[in-house]
Amino acid sequence: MKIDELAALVRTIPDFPKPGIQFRDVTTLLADPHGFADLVGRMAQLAQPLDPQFIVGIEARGFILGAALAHAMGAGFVPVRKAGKLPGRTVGIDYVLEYGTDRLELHEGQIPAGARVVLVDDLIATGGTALAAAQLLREQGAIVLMALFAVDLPDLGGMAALEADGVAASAIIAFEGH
Ligand SMILES: O=P(O)(O)OC[C@H]1O[C@H](OP(=O)(O)OP(=O)(O)O)[C@H](O)[C@@H]1O
Ligand SMILES: Nc1ncnc2[nH]cnc12
Repeated sequence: MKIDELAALVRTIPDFPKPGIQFRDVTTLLADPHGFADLVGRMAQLAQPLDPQFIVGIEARGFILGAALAHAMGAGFVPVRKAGKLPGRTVGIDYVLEYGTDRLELHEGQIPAGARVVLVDDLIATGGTALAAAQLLREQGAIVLMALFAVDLPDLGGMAALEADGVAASAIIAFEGH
């Protein structure tokens, strides 16, 4: 599948969740079997040479792609969740959002020191979420080989912020504009 055809499977919903936001909805791509397979195949091509032990997916849509990628590659899958959702003992990190703060958590001990991980989410915008997740993984002693996204919104600078923080970042589809 050509990259333009893949990108066309992502639905854009104006003014969600608030006025002025063009919401890039990957559920339409996931519902297309060829598109889903093509996307995961492209992500696997980028991640496979890095030989990760774990794919770490960020709640919520990062779970879908992260789990599919981990399965395709024969790697383990580990979730990073919003605060209070994981049942076991957790380690976490607070991060700043546009309004207020939020917290991401990981099961304590699930990522051993020295583990080789690829971080996955459906989309990167400002990069705040991915930067926090990468920081949390590094605090556990993990080696964050790459942060990998289905969709990048380059105007919001998230990939550049990750690279500036020393995290290699890649995305399959880019949408200019917000
Ligand atoms: O680069 P950022 O500016 O941090 O934004 C990107 C994050 O926003 C979306 O998640 P959302 O907050 O909508 O949560 P959800 O996946 O649980 O719906 C997306 O799935 C990323 O996780
Ligand atoms: N424009 C957007 N579409 C989908 N998810 C997002 N997360 C942050 N910005 C987003």
